[in-house]
Amino acid sequence: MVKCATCAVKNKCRKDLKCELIKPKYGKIKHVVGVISGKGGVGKSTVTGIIAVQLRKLGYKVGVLDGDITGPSIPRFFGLEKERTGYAPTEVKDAYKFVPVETGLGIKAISMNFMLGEEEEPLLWKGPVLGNVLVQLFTDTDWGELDYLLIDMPPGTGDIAMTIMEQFPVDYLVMVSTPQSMVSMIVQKVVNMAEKLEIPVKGVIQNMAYFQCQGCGERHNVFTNNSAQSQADKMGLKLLAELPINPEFTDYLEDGQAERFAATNPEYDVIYEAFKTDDEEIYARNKAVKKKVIPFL
Ligand SMILES: Nc1ncnc2c1ncn2[C@@H]1O[C@H](COP(=O)(O)OP(=O)(O)OP(=O)(O)O)[C@@H](O)[C@H]1O
Repeated sequence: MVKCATCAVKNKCRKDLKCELIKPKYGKIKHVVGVISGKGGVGKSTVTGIIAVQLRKLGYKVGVLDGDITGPSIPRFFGLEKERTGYAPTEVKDAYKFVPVETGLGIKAISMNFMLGEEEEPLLWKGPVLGNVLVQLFTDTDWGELDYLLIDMPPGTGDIAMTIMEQFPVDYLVMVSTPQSMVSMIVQKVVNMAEKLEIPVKGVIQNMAYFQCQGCGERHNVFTNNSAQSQADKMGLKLLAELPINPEFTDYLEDGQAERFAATNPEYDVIYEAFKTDDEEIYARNKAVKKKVIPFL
């Protein structure tokens, strides 16, 4: 179905152009999953990394596209901040493809920070340019064969999130939140946006939902005494997992060992369980909807 109602260029519609979602030029991707939050700092990039690790543990071939172009965190999660993207020739003269950086577990990652001289260098680009760059990172990377490509999306409902939701072949979104009604309200905006753009939402992961005391062993809520389940119910989303706030995680992250920590810490088995069964229902629905949009102009 052509999403003309929400198309950014509907007034300049060019009937001669075929409306369709973008595709990777090099390689095959079975499923594209967007990981998104409404608000910044709730742990979306961290959760993207943890999902990637758990999908890898399930035996899938996994890639991660760091879609948070101006605030990329994926290289740090995987301890790859010193790595740089390679370039390989293509069949077309003078055209090159990006070679993703591989993590310890063999996850293929691509991020704008792999292309900068220094990781602190800011990108002084505006929305449309950022959107084009993101499209190019997706289409021009040599992904090989992937079962899942996770996109770490920028927070909120701005330009880049719109570009991803309208033009990328996203199978479904995973919401990341913290159990606070202030955050849930903003996440709800993203849920409503997804609904308008006809993208299914698999459910919500409540990050930093509790703290497990190492002294008494008890689990304490961090933000609220309302359960993560009741917050998820309010948003009308399936609760996929609750994750603890864990200071040890930050230590591992700062040592470049977050991937290993996420792979070996039983706290993250809940994510493994949540992604164990494939989302046949969602994929079947997407096939039926046959999404199409105006290509990026
Ligand atoms: N469950 C957790 N336990 C401990 N620290 C965490 C947890 N989740 C996230 N953090 C830390 O919180 C900080 C913010 O996390 P992260 O970068 O994943 O957030 P984000 O939602 O992607 O932020 P933004 O969208 O604003 O870039 C990071 O330093 C991360 O290490």
